[in-house]
Amino acid sequence: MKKTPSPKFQQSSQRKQNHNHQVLATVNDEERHNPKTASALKSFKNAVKKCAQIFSLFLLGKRKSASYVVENDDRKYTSKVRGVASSSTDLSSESNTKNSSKWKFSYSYASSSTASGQLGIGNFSFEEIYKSTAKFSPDNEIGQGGFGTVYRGKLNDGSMVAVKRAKKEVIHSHLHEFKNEIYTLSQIEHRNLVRLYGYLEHGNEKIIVVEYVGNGNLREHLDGIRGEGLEMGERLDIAIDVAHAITYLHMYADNPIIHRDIKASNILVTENLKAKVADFGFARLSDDPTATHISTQVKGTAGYMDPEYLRTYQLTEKSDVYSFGVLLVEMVTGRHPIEPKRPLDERVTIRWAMKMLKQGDAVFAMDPRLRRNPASIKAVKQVLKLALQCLAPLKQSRPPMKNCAEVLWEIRKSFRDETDSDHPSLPSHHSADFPQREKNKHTVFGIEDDDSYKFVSVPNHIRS
Ligand SMILES: Nc1ncnc2c1ncn2[C@@H]1O[C@H](COP(=O)(O)OP(=O)(O)OP(=O)(O)O)[C@@H](O)[C@H]1O
Repeated sequence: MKKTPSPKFQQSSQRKQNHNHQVLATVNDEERHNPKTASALKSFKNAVKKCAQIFSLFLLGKRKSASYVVENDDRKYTSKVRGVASSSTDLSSESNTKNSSKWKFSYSYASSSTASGQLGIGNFSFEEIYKSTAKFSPDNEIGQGGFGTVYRGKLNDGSMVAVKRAKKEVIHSHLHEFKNEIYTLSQIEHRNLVRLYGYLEHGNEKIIVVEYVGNGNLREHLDGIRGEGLEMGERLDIAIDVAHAITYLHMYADNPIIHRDIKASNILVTENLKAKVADFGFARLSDDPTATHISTQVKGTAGYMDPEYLRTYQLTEKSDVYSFGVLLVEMVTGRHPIEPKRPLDERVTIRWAMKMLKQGDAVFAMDPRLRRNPASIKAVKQVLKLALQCLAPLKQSRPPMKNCAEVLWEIRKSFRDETDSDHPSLPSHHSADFPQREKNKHTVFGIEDDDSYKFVSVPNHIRS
């Protein structure tokens, strides 16, 4: 069981009970997907149940007005119970006073009948974070982005976090909304979304603490600088994970969350090659969260941005669908959205790939790292067809994210069926486009020697 950082939080006993149920629900979900961990999870569940019982007894004796303080030092079990489902919150004050370097959110309940109270959803001290990154040591630097530098952090109990340290010039004119938004985002839990643990201010330092995902980002995998090269089946799994995550954001409560910056470097990869979407909602943090669409500033990354949004400055969920279309093309071609060193007609990857698709030459757009076989070639064509719909110039013509996920399920299903019938000896869950992957590692970047894969000849310029 992966360790996660510890919160100190205040909440009613009922809420705590609810969250213990939430823990169990999450565990059940994981258990379904990963039967190997079932017995470990069973013990975990028992431990959580026990904690809930002890906690209730504790509260009976410790009741203090309308809220309770829980100092929970057992970090192992806390990440899933820290969040408090509250659809309407108003962050009314911050506790980051001169004397305190700890972050804490306070809020009052929107439903007036309940006693308003204070709630801290998590608590890291600056000192703890500073120490966890070995004083922001360059050795712990794992990335650079628009917000600042990202560090790997190891907390006292050994659990890992990613620490995003803002550049000095990051100043938020709407600090209150910024914190409100961070609070909302910290409530969101989905297996394919990188969990946001909290936000910390200390002097000029602004720090966001998020779940650590340890196997690099999708772009690094596509570039071959991480892992062993992604198989077709693995790429389809990742595409589905991403589609699930975005669908969840778009359908989240009453207020859809638009990611605004879907791109391969924002898709983090776990050791088991599951995808987790990072930075959701971050791009809108400095905007007015009450607006129905955001029209003040264009945000996003060149090559992924919806042309309609660029024209109208009106952001909707369909802008994410467009970026997802770019990502799909990236995943099957292996190319970056913009490749300045290519011949002119190939520089914008989506334009080139769609031209190939329309000419019936989709196979030429296929990532040369992918092994060619009938199932993988068919899957590439189908993914490009879906991408074509996502990339429709007008947002009305783009499918909703949920439909994209469904289409991808179908593509994966037929890919698996076809590879299983080609290779009946393989287990059904095997992503079998690289059936002899270990044996043939050296051929990953080209066409297989095996005759059955030789029927497609790929021009040299595509393989380079
Ligand atoms: N939670 C995390 N766990 C592990 N690595 C991370 C995590 N978050 C970010 N990284 C790494 O740090 C890199 C930079 O992340 P960051 O989100 O700051 O920038 P970006 O999304 O790549 O770019 P930009 O902010 O300009 O859009 C990522 O590409 C990823 O490799």
